[in-house]
Formats: sequence, C-alpha cells, structure tokens
Amino acid sequence: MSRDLVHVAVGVLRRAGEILLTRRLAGTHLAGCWEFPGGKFEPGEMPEQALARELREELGIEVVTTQSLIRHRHPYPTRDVVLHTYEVTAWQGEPLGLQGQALRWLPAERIDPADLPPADGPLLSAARLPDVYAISGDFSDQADCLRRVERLIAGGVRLLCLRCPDLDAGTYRALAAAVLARARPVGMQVLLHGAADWLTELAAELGAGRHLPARAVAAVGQRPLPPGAWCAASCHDATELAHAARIGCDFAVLSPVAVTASHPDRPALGWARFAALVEGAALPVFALGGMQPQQARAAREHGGQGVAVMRGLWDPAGG
Ligand SMILES: Nc1nc2c([nH]c(=O)n2[C@H]2C[C@H](O)[C@@H](COP(=O)(O)OP(=O)(O)OP(=O)(O)O)O2)c(=O)[nH]1
Ligand SMILES: [Mg+2]
Repeated sequence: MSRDLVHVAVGVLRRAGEILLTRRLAGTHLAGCWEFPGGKFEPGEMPEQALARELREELGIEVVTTQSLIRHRHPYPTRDVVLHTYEVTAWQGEPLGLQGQALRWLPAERIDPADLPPADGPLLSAARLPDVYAISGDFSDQADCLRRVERLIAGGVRLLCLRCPDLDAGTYRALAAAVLARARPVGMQVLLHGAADWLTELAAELGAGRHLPARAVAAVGQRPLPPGAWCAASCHDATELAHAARIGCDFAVLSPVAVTASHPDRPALGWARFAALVEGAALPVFALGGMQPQQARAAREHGGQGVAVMRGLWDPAGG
C-alpha cells in the first residue's frame, strides 16, 4: 500500500531574539500542537512559493527574503511529511492569526519540544544552532588553549567542540572546567569530544554536551546524554548519518567535504555529494574538512546547517 507523501513549507520568523509559533486549530492533524507557521504545497508550487502563500494566508505577511534552513522527512502513522524549512530573514507586515490560531513569540531555548509536532525535533535543533561550529586543534598548555577560546568568543563563535585526543582524563577535566567557566557567561555551548563513558558524567557536571567520534556512534544504540544537552556525531556516509539520527543525536558533522592538510589521502566528498547525503539525513549537518567560516553560506545552499571549522578558527594564522 502506498503512503501519502505530503510536502510542507515551514517558516522560522525571528524578532528580537524570539521565534514565532502558532497553534494548530481544532479538527486538523496534530490539533493543539504549537508549530512553525506554514502548510502544504499546492500542485505545481516551488517550496518558497508555497511558503510565501501560506504565510500570506495564515499570518497576513509578505515574505521578502528567505534562507533555507533544513529539509527532512518524518513518518507519521497516517502519512509521511517532508518539511521544507526556511528562515524568513525579512518580511512586511505584522503577523496575525488570520485563521483564528493563537500566536506566541519565544526565545529558541524556551521552546519545549514536547509542545511541537513529533516531526519538529530536527527543525528546532536547526533553529537553535549557529552556522559555524568551531573544533579545537593543537595547543601547548592550558593557558594557550584558554587564550584561543577567548579569541573565538571575541570573534562571535558560540558553538565549540573541545577535542583533545592526547590529554589524560585528569588534565582534560581541568581544562574542560576552565573552558566552560569562560563559555557559560557568554552563552557559548561546548561539546566534549571523545568515546570514553566518563565524558557523559563530566558533561552533566559542567553543563556541556558531547561529540561522539564515528566509532563511538556506531557502538551505541541510544544517545548517551538526556535531551537538552547537545549530542553530536561525526559521520562520513549515509549509513552513519542514518544511525546518528536513529539514536537521537541532535546534529552531525559530515567529512571530508574538501581535502584537508590532516588527511590529504582521503578523497573529498565535494559539495554535490555533501548535498545528496544531507538530503537524506533527518538531522542538521555541518560540513567539515577544509572549511573556512566564510563557507557557511555555501553549506546552507547545499542543505547543510553550516560549517565545522578546525584550523581556520583555532589557528587562523596557520601558526
Ligand atoms: N506548518 C507546519 N506543519 C507541520 C509542522 N510540523 C509538522 O509535522 N507539520 C505537519 C502537520 C501537517 O500534517 C502538515 C502541515 O499541514 P497544514 O495542515 O498546516 O497544511 P495547510 O496549512 O496547508 O492547511 P490546510 O489548508 O490543508 O488545512 O505538516 C510545523 O512545524 N509547521
Ligand atoms: Mg498550516
């Protein structure tokens, strides 16, 4: 039996740090849920046309500019939906509930995923994530590492993977505590990289997340952290992306998109293959491998969340 496949255009509207949610009306699929405004494509419509029409009909606004955020498919018991989500970066008019639906504006961190339709997890993660993810590289000692972290903070970076494969557990713990002490006050989120089980406890203690190397993702049947703490996965192909989504990871990094100095022998995916892999993924995906922060826009245009950058941010001068 073939299942219905429903394409839906969805808009993320932000104002003064808050995102617009609207309440689904009684008598509709998922009635009572808070959702991002939007609706089904009409025959022959392109995604952005459907979005503009839906936001005109539901909110009475005119979309001026958009940027694609994430597209993913979700199986409901009665139908599959593909949510094509766009940031509405400019619009005209004041959003109103023209169909009698309630409206509310909330900061992204205060949106409770339990209030949203079950398909919206990846969409909420994408709306909460920035488009640049910094990954730490080599440093000589703790003071040097902290100087680099402070430079990232000053440069506006708000998502950091603390990756120090050569440190023993004691040194790593002390360093992570010092990094979090600087990150917390400015709202920079830090993910602790590695496969060791004790990282889960350390993450909970410090208010950090975890970034699982590919081998650690493959070895677990469920994300090791409770919801609310970022859990990221390193992936290289469609199988790894699918597994990361299945075990409940919030986002993935996919590599190598370009050839890198650290792995010159590995064939690069290139943007076309990156886009094809992201297309099938049910979670936000950062492009990793030879990326610079300025390529975040290119990553977005290829369906990604943005870029994961190692040397380009940690070692900007290459020294
Ligand atoms: N707009 C929107 N729809 C969502 C979200 N999450 C989610 O699963 N959906 C599902 C619910 C519905 O099955 C479908 C959207 O259909 P809809 O009922 O809003 O479509 P529409 O606005 O065109 O309404 P109608 O004219 O068919 O009554 O997508 C979301 O965040 N926003
Ligand atoms: Mg709708």
